Amino acid sequence: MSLKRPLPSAEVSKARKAGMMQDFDLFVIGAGSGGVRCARIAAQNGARVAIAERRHWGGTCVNLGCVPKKLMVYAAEYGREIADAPSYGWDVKPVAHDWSTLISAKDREIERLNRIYVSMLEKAGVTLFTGDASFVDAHTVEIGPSELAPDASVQRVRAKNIVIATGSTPTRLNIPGAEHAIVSDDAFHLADRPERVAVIGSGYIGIEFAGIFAGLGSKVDLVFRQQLPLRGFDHEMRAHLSELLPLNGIKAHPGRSPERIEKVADGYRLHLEGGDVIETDCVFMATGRHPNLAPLKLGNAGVATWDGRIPAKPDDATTNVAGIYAIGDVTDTYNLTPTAIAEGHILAERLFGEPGREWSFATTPKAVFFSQPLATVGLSEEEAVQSHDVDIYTSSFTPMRQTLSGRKGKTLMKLVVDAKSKIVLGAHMIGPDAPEIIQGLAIAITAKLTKRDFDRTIGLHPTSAEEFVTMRSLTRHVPRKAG
Ligand SMILES: Cc1cc2nc3c(=O)[nH]c(=O)nc-3n(C[C@H](O)[C@H](O)[C@H](O)COP(=O)(O)OP(=O)(O)OC[C@H]3O[C@@H](n4cnc5c(N)ncnc54)[C@H](O)[C@@H]3O)c2cc1C
Ligand SMILES: NC(=O)c1ccc[n+]([C@@H]2O[C@H](COP(=O)([O-])OP(=O)(O)OC[C@H]3O[C@@H](n4cnc5c(N)ncnc54)[C@H](O)[C@@H]3O)[C@@H](O)[C@H]2O)c1
Repeated sequence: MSLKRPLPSAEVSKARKAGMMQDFDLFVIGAGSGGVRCARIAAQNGARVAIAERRHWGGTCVNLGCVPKKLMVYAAEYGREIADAPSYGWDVKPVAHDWSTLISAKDREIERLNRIYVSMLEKAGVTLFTGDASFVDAHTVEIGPSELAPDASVQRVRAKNIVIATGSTPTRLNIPGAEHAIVSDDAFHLADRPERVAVIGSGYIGIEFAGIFAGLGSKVDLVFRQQLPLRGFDHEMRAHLSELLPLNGIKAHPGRSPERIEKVADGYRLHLEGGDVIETDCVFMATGRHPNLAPLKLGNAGVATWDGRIPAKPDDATTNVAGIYAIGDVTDTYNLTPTAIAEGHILAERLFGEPGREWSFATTPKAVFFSQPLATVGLSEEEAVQSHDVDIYTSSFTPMRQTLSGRKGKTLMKLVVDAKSKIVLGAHMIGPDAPEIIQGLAIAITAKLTKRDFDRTIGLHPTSAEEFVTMRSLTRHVPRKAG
């Protein structure tokens, strides 16, 4: 269906005056990365669109995720640069970090972004509802009071199409004393920086916040169940990251599980299974996220869930109920901002615009913004050998920036190549600027370029990135895994 009409804002305000504001072509629940994009593109294609948000316009990424996290990563980076500056001739007087300055500067920036999101939606002609949305039936949504609008009166709207874009929320471990722990939502608003932090979990959030707190001067313990951090990433990269943890002031406790948290006079004790105890000022649970489903009353609309999520495909978004769609973290598939945005965009164009835009989810690049960041695109070596004979090329070196300062921690780069076709299946890097470099390489991997294409590309000197086009010697050949 294609709805090509002028922007509906004038029409909407006329309808609102007449008290008949109840019908929309599209109603989006949740104004995060996916929901905002979906609503905006649908409205720009002439659909009558409304969106509900209960907590913060712009969603997790803007308010409690990517953006404030990256600002805090920058804050930690400045500390390291100041420490290294004397080796480049700077006479640096003793410096101290002021946590409250960082938090208020970050909050001002987030407020600015909130306003931009609201005005972007309004300019596109989207009707905004502030409150908690839930299903009355498959085409009716009720919006009631919420954290952001505690006094809002209950309203009902009808819509031909409804998109569930309600995101996810941190998962707390069910251990005694769990109420003493913080999760990532809290970490952005702590009154003071804890001197000692014990982080549980070595996924994205655990590693990123371990790097942030250590970089700002906290003593950090990192407790994780496996032998290596970052389950799911390339094994060689995980092993290298593991070596970088102590060099960045982080004490790793691999192969350990938390048992209970005890409050004591000067902080907390994190008891580990097997008997060890970590004394700390703050226990930070970075133990995954789960989709926001509970208040939606999905049963009223008959929407099926599976394992706590709505099983919808990224490039399709359909649920078991016609006219109801799900995008972003609520589907628990990629759980990244650019993929939520792509899912919202595809859906809006399919419903109201020109469908057919192609997006390559399989080559979604990923980055962990650690002190020495890790970034990756395509297949890990372990994934590739399931179906290919592979050639592995690696390069490990001290980045030039660290030569004068003597700062420890090598950069590691890796290409995973299909031995037969020479197509580069995966590119991985740990080291300064890895996310910026891998974003460029994601185009090459998406375009299925070959190792020959990499080899005939002339380097840009002196950079770390040029190593990706000068890896001439094969590190090893790995045959396809039998079976
Ligand atoms: C600490 C942290 C760091 C991250 N860093 C990165 C990063 O660097 N790069 C990256 O790509 N991704 C990152 N992510 C992941 C990224 O933030 C999410 O994948 C992305 O925000 C998902 O978008 P979404 O639209 O699905 O949901 P969200 O952005 O979570 O939006 C959902 C919105 O729905 C609202 N809502 C929920 N229920 C209702 C309801 N019943 N009624 C009305 N409104 C409702 C919520 O309040 C929320 O605003 C990070 C996440 C966290 C927690
Ligand atoms: N840079 C980025 O793109 C970025 C940054 C932050 C978050 N995110 C997104 O947010 C999602 C959530 O991040 P996350 O780090 O919380 O989740 P995650 O799934 O990446 O890591 C969860 C960690 O918690 C551990 N854990 C889970 N249950 C446990 C238990 N019972 N006991 C002990 N440990 C347990 C896991 O072993 C793992 O180490 C990520 O999957 C990612 O998609 C992305």
